[in-house]
Amino acid sequence: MSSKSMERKAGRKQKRCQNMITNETQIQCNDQPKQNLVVCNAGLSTGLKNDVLLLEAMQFGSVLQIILLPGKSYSFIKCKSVQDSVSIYNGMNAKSTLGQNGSVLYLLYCDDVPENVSPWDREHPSGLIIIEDFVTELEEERLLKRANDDLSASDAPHGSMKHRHVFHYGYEFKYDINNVDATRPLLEKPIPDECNELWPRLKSKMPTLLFQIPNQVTVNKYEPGAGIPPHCDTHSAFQDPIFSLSLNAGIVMEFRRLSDGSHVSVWLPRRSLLIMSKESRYGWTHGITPRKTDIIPVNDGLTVIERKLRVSFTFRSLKFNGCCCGFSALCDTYKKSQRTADENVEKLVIPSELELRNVHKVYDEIANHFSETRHSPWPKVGQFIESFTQGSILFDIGCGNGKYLSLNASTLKIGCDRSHGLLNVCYERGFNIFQCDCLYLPVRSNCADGCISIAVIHHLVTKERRLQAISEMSRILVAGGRGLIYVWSKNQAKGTKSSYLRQNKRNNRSDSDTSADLGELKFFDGLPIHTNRTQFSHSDMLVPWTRKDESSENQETFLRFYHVFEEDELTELCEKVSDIEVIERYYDQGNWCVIFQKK
Ligand SMILES: O=C(O)CCC(=O)C(=O)O
Ligand SMILES: [Fe+2]
Repeated sequence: MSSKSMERKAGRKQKRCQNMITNETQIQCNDQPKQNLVVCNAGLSTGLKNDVLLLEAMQFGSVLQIILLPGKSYSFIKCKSVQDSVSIYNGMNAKSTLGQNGSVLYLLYCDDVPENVSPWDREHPSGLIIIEDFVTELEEERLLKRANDDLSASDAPHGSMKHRHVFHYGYEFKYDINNVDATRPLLEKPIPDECNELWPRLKSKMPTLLFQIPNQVTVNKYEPGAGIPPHCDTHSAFQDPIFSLSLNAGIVMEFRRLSDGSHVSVWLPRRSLLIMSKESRYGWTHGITPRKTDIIPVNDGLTVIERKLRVSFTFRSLKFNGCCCGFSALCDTYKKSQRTADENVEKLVIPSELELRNVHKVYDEIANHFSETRHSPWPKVGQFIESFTQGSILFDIGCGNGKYLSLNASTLKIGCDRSHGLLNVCYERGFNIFQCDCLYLPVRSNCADGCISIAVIHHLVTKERRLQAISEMSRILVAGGRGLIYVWSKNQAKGTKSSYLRQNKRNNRSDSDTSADLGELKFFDGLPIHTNRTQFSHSDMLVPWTRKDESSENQETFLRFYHVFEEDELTELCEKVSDIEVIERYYDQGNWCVIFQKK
């Protein structure tokens, strides 16, 4: 090919690349000098490395940042000035041979560089902590020797997967059932003494972290190219937190949250300790993608590194009484409790999903605003709480912002709720609280003198689930113990109009529930949307909650699921629970209420 036709061919290629860059990044590039440069034919997908491009460009001018985008065959150079950019252009365009298989690079000028959209820039999952240089090189060497000796001495009793070898101390983790057999400790394979010094060290580095000294260790040895599929360590098997020590090499770990598809890449440096606590332990999966290289962040950009053999020590403590984390999407205990509740239920929607979306998520979102509108205890609920004698143990199941937890100071009151947001409000007020679902109370049977469930079970989607919530209240009560339940009544106009209806003043815009104007019924996912401050037209409805931003005109509407009760419905439900007896029933301000006693 003549040099002229080669030039023409290169020109066509450049043009195609220029169009692709503009299409994909909305960044205009051409040959008019500007502060930044785009390299048309070399990027992460062609194997270009951040540091290699940086070193080359720095020979000609000052560079602020190299931007390599995952999966792209082009890259950007952010220069210090137009002058730098011009001299880099002149030094590299059609000269530098960093292209694929040594081909020359083509550069263009551009105004902007892309926002770094890589998963590196995203916030780490909440509760995830990395302590760098957690062990010394000497300790690393001793741990590696110990792991190697034990791995090679074992005739792979714990199996080894493709390019990943595992060994367990303390208890065997069984991959077929994703659990440990807590009745069979590995007496002949105790936790290595080399690990003893880690825990006092962790305590002194992180005095506020709550943890138990691990009694189970899994050693994973990854050949370069090996990975571990995304998973969440079985909730009911292990406590929070879980630790992982990276030895011999660092690795990129991928964290994913199913609920919203979030994905975050986290670099675990060699000799660092990863702590997965709280949400990062329960609400995210973690995994290592099988591949031979990792893209990692350096100097505000990305680069590619070769993977090396990595050995990790994962430390965990066994858990015995099920899990009550509140992160239902990945929680085996929660799923088991749902299965029991739903066994015979025919349903159009998965109830737990509907509750997750239209109850739990909404309360988490509106927690602070909701709490501001819930100050004064209802007098009759107050009377019930005050009726207990000194030293009684009372549970408020679905305690919300805790407005009943400050009554009757002579009793012990414990609140629980599903909503993190509302529990935070309680926590700030100094109440005794824990997180759980009312379908599965992590509380011993026969231990409470009283319990209340105020405006809670009308958020459960099926009759069976409402029944199970009442059964759980009954289960934790001592014989003779009393329970009080409030649920919204379908009929809001019984006797005097409830305050809910009375608040229907069209001009009363300060109240958050007064959002919808009267109009024809709308539906969302097949469920009718209620018009606030009017009578309920259906038993199962979505009730809007409107949050108006004080500082702006923005208003956001959230839909909460409600099953509103007919007159005798709550009593009949309670009568299905064999060991309780309804001792009082009444209507109070738009609610049906029942007091029952355990036989
Ligand atoms: O290699 C690691 O750091 C993680 C291992 C892991 O997640 C596990 O064994 O459950
Ligand atoms: Fe894991």
